[in-house]
Amino acid sequence: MQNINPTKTSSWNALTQHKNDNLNIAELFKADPNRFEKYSLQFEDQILVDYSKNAINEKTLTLLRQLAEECGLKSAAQAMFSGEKINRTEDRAVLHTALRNRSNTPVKVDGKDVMPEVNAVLAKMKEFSDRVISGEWKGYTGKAITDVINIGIGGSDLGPYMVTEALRPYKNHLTMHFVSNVDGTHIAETLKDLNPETTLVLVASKTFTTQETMTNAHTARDWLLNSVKDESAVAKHFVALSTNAKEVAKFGIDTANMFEFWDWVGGRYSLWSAIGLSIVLSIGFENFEQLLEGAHAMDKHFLNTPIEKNIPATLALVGIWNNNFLGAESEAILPYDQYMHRFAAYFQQGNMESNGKYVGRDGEAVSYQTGPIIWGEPGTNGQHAFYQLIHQGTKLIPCDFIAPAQSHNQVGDHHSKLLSNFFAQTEALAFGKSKEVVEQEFVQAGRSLEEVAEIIPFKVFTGNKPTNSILVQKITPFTLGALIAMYEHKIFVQGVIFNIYSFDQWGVELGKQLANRILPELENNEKITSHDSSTNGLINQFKAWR
Ligand SMILES: O=P(O)(O)OC[C@H]1O[C@@H](O)[C@H](O)[C@@H](O)[C@@H]1O
Repeated sequence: MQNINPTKTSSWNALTQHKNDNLNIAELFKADPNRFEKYSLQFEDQILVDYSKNAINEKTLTLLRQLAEECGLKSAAQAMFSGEKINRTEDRAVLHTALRNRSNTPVKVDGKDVMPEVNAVLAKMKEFSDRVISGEWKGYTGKAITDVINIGIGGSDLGPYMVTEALRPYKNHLTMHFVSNVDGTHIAETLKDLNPETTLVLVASKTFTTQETMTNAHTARDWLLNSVKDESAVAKHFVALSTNAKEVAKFGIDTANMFEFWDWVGGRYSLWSAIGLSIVLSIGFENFEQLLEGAHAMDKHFLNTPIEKNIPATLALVGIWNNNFLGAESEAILPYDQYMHRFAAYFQQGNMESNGKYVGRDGEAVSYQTGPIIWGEPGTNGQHAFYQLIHQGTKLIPCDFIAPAQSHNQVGDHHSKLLSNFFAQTEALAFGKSKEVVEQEFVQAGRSLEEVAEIIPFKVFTGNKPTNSILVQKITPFTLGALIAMYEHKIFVQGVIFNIYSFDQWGVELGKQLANRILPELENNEKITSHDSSTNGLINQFKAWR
């Protein structure tokens, strides 16, 4: 990938000037009755992306598209899809798109087509999951599996957990559990109510060396062996999802029970790989295939659609406008769908681990903002908690509102109520409430303006808060796959423009290194003096209190 400092492009300069036009969303709507038609896009008649409630006009979009071109977006996308080693600092290709390449066209890494291996692992996942779901796969004492625990963390947890929750309406009789935290409480609480004879454990770890995952996996193994007291039981109750066959064998899992993936799959992009086995076990292989189909359809859209109609690219560019020119520091993802309650957490890793970088592709510190802080919760809960600050705080927080038109649970008028909130919030954020309207409301309520003068300022909403509305016909495996891929590509586009390496994560290493140094210091009762005074003080107090 090229090394292009975005701030040195003519479009960046022009955008900096253009910022002084101080666009106002309400005024933009007043001036153009066709704004919605102009600034909304549809995907396969199933997803509507309305980005009209942003402070943008034709000039903004033209300049942003020019920026993408000047930063080499097209060739960067080609490079990723064709298996070039765009993850330079780890010398790896980035091919989560090959995992869902339903067209099965060859994708080469170092001259070798990866598709036969991808298809072979998918076939193995199908065969295994069919046997577990049907009850043909028996545990050590001959009983069918009732519960599945996925032990993993980060990308080996967040994706599978988010998707199995989002697709709960499609799930079968197996009960899924996800254990990630090394805090013993997580595994202890999970194992408490489970029967080892009917439990299957998936140890999900790309590297198979992650401290949290290996610790939890050993605890689960001890739990099984305490109950059945025969090492050979492990083969019936443990499988591994990993790239590291050597470590899997060392742990004692037969490599026949290993579902493989490859170093060109980033952890936070791995739910499409063997890491998705918990998804397959939860909703069946055909539904998992639909998830892959949806993502593949979005991949094709991203790769082949001109930038003017390209959904991930458009979301990325509008995001850059808010982040780099209007000064927003964070972005909220707000699903109006209870099943999608982990969607924001999933893209917190997806985005922040990808684009939370301060070194550019030239090895120098950048002089501009890179990835935003991502946060969010399901919508109406958020309304009664943190929306106050979005509406009336001093920070600019662009929000993505996501909602399905059809609910999986048609309970009374719940869905109309939910969606009325979804529509109302973006309207309120964009248009606000002026002083005049506040006064009018008081007058209509029979109050005199003198009497209420003091409280009027507190009731004014300035509006002009940017939002995207993403309306999905229904959350199905296909549309969910497309939505996830849409955000993945948005992150990719932003990383290209930020001129950073989006697919490494060196920033997580230092903490791990120091924890490994501290761990042996906690194993005795000696006073610690090897750190700064704060760290020494904390460790010593911990030792005194434990
Ligand atoms: O799958 P593994 O190797 O256990 O890694 C889990 C997570 O480990 C973290 O350290 C990485 O930052 C994540 O990207 C990764 O997903």
